[in-house]
Amino acid sequence: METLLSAPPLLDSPPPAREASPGSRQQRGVSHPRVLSIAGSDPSGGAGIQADIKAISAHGGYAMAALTALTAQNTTGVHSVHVPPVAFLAEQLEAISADIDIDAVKIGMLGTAEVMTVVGDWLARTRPPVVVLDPVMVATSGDELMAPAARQGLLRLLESTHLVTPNILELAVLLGQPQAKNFDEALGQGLQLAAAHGVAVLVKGGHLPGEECLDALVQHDGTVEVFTAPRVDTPNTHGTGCSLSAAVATLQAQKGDWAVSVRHAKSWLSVALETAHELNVGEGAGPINHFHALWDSAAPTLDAFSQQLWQECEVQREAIFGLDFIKELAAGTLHSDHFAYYLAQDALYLSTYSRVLARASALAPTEVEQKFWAGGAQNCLEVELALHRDWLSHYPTDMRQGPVTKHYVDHLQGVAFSGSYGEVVAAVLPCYWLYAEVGRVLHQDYLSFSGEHPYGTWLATYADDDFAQATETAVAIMDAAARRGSAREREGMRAAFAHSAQYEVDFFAAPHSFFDGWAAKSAPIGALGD
Ligand SMILES: Nc1ncnc2c1ncn2[C@@H]1O[C@H](COP(=O)(O)OP(=O)(O)O)[C@@H](O)[C@H]1O
Ligand SMILES: Cc1ncc(COP(=O)(O)O)c(N)n1
Repeated sequence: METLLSAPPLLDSPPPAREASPGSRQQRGVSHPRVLSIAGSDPSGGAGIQADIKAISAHGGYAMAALTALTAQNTTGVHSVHVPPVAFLAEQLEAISADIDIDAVKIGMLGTAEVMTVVGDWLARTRPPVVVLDPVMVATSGDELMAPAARQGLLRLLESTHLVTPNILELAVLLGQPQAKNFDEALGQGLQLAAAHGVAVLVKGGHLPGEECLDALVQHDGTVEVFTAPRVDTPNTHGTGCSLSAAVATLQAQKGDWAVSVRHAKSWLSVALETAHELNVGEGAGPINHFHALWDSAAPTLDAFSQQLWQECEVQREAIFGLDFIKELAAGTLHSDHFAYYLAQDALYLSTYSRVLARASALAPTEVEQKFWAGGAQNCLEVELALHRDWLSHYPTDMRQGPVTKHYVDHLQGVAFSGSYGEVVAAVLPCYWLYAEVGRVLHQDYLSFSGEHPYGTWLATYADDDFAQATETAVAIMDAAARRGSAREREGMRAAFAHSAQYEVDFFAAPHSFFDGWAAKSAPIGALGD
């Protein structure tokens, strides 16, 4: 009999990564995907198919469930497990796929090798466009939910899986290695598993100690994306793994991007953990609050607030790309005086912007966010300003503060002085977000530019991955602040964001306005005023 930790054979050469079948719904994206959970039942409702159905529904999916096993369990432990005849599972699966187009499958507790064979055969025949496998082995309570001998069956199932979501114990068992002692070791194991089986791996670090709960999405080609969330101080973690994987499967069918799906699911899970105590279920590890967004209908869900603000600043985004400054910068025809003016104003702006980021750091509710903003403030001074000064040494120019710069920094400082944390975050965000968008587009244009470009080295640094990542974090922080805040605070955030977005347009327009003569025009400062 195999023990849990004996070594599985690694494949000699990695199989090709699995792709969704052509023209599949995964590629098109469906708003209400039909998601099938193949898992065990938890009658206390926190884990297994019950958790999956809630997680799928909470994300707008149509949930279906085929039962592999029935457990008698509650929040304190698993009392017994009953596995119905596998022929009956095969019938359930057949009944569903004969009638219904399945957009995604989430697989949870399978229990025995026979169950795995039935599921593997069915997957090989039906080839659903999204398959997420949560390799359930042990419940939160410590009770075993998989026969040790079934591990080989699990490895074979990886052949039909797009994403596998092991916790650190499950990852070690799948590889036949000792359990990782820290996140770096777990990441190394995730890379091995992904490469050996040509599958994407979501390494979950929830069981490792630390203030942060780290997860990493590891692709079979070695690409890694790390996701982090503050550890919620709660005993109510029953069903976190089930719920996360079911949410990711649903989101993947909607969005067609694993990293986006994991980010959304993790952010949803954090609030479900934070509000789990409101449910008051059981004496042990209670369930998470799957429907927190539905039940608190006044609060925006996930990224709804940032998406709304992004749409609301469409006029400003279009205006930026229509400006002579941006068009000429992209084409390489921008006059060096205009470029120098922009650099000088940006340098002046950044030194105040850094102070406002430091204010966000001072107001931040968690150490992680405090560090994030402090890092941004430092980066502004050390990296960005140094870069500007270096460029400015080649383009001497007037270093006096221009009118747009003055209005923009006055606005930021006003919010920093009297605004809430959410308002300060919303005020500083357009500088990240619109700059990242401009950078992305200009960098793309630059890559297709043939010949010598006078601003080539500047544009080459424009689309910086770290900056794009920081922008995503800043957006997520704003969404979290919006969810926590009152409707009144969200109005303040919306106004702060809108003013800054308009000043971004004016800022890019300022060099031409300056050289064309301010006096000849009506003052081109923010249409919204400040
Ligand atoms: N206390 C917590 N606070 C925030 N996130 C958590 C907490 N515990 C677990 N998570 C997250 O829940 C998910 C499940 O992780 P984990 O507990 O490692 O797996 P499993 O539930 O399968 O044992 C991961 O995204 C992990 O980061
Ligand atoms: C039927 C069933 N499936 C899975 C789990 C694991 O869930 P968790 O590890 O999150 O408690 C469980 N306890 N019961």
